[in-house]
Amino acid sequence: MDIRKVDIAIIGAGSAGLTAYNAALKHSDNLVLIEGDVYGTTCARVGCMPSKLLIAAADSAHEAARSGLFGIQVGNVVVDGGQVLDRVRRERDAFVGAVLTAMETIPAAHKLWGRARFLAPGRLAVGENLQVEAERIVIATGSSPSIPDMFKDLGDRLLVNDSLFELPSLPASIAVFGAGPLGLELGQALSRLGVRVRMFGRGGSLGGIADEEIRSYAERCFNEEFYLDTRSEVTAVSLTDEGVSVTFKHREKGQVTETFEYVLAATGRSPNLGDLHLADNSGLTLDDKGIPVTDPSTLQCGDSPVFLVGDANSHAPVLHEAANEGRIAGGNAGRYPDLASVERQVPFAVVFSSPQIVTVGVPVARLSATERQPYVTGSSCFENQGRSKVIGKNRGILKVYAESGSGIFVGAEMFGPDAEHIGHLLAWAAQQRLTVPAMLAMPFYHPVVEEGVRSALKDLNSKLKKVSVAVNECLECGPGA
Ligand SMILES: Cc1cc2nc3c(=O)[nH]c(=O)nc-3n(C[C@H](O)[C@H](O)[C@H](O)COP(=O)(O)OP(=O)(O)OC[C@H]3O[C@@H](n4cnc5c(N)ncnc54)[C@H](O)[C@@H]3O)c2cc1C
Ligand SMILES: NC(=O)c1ccc[n+]([C@@H]2O[C@H](COP(=O)([O-])OP(=O)(O)OC[C@H]3O[C@@H](n4cnc5c(N)ncnc54)[C@H](O)[C@@H]3O)[C@@H](O)[C@H]2O)c1
Repeated sequence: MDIRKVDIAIIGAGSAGLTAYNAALKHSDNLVLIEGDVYGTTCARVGCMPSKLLIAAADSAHEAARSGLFGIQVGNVVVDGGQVLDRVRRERDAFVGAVLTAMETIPAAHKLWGRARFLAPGRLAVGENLQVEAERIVIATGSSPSIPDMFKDLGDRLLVNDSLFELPSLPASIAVFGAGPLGLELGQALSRLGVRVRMFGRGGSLGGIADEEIRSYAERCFNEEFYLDTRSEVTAVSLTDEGVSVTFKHREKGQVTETFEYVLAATGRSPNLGDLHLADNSGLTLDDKGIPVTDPSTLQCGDSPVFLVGDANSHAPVLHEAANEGRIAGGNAGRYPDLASVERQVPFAVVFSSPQIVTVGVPVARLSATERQPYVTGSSCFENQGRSKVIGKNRGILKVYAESGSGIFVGAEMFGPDAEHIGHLLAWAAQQRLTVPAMLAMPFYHPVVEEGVRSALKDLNSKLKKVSVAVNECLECGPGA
């Protein structure tokens, strides 16, 4: 058994591990980046990028199909499923290729290939023939799909995000389980590409939307395109000669059994910590889910020289947070025991459904009535919003939140047009701790969707000042603002 002694070992060469490596490299040249599978990152290979490529194709089909709204007839829209997936893979491979090229710039001495596990605090096995003794360790092992037991006999009729993009062509039908970001994005895209989709959710949750009014509005909108039940009752799922039969309580028809070519499990992801032998060998304190207790401002696990980042800690399983956490932890692993405590960015998530869903900052709608007292809510609806009507995307609701005394803007939830861009403006304003009057003093061009943000902020401002303003009849603004 070979033994390698290093200052820092980083487990996992995904987005979080790579930024941790770059940050740690500023402090030590005696470090290793350990990867147990293929290089390329989840984001580029099977996550953010291929999913957005599929959505881009779906949006294109949808725009062509709805062009009649503008008096433009394009005839029958034909989707070539093989070509759609070919483009997804081709472009995806280019993104992966860029990561692989970046990997080549990392010296061979810094790269180890093999699955890592703890043998003792500060000691790792990598594969079967190597031990690494590391003064400090960053765990950046990502997450994997959680598959409910009821799908265990479905064989290759069960898809997850990893396998979906490898299909030779689009399926005729698919039952999507889970109405989180993943299920919504992929399910709606498949539906817009002509696949018969039924989506089965659980417990009323939908794309992480906390506000009940926005959630039920969104559920109604999605149901205009495909069957979605966020409180589904599925009683049986079984493999048949034709595919997979699903027995469920249909909202209108009662109990029905339908057959689908595939099932897509979009039922959440679990941290990849199971292989690491944390409970027995790491000496770390674990929470009730087996995840090391971690300080979000330093990413340190307890008072140990171990740091936990990215999807592996479940804190904020999105790309920019994985990269942020890698940076914080890599730097701290480098300067241990002198840790830097970093104020985290404002929470921010986008679901690339259509309309998109955005959540920013304090999840006020998730708070209890008592906890909610210090906050004030303003809202606007996009159905009569000028620019949204012009482009035929006048669906959606925005809610904005502020602290009642200070008037500081603390967050928002939106289901509506251009939400990915509006979400950024709102996230930046929340992180800057701008007050609502300061936000209203910013320029708003006309006619733009952002005028809908101004309407919500005006509503919020009037509630902060406890005066009533007819925000939708604002005569100072342009028509439809
Ligand atoms: C379908 C889908 C769409 C998504 N879309 C978006 C999006 O639009 N926007 C967004 O912000 N986020 C999105 N995400 C989430 C985003 O992809 C993740 O938050 C991010 O990729 C996590 O990065 P990571 O470094 O933590 O994990 P990963 O990139 O998964 O890296 C973990 C690495 O650790 C390795 N590893 C695991 N265990 C071991 C071990 N024992 N030894 C050695 N190596 C090990 C793995 O092989 C892997 O390479 C999406 C996710 C999915 C699944
Ligand atoms: N745009 C984005 O940022 C984006 C897009 C896709 C995925 N992601 C990330 O990928 C990860 C996985 O996404 P996700 O949507 O799978 O996770 P999720 O945990 O957000 O949602 C999973 C949903 O599945 C439901 N569910 C669980 N078991 C079920 C069952 N048996 N039947 C029906 N529903 C069931 C849950 O109640 C939940 O609503 C998340 O961390 C997410 O942040 C992000």
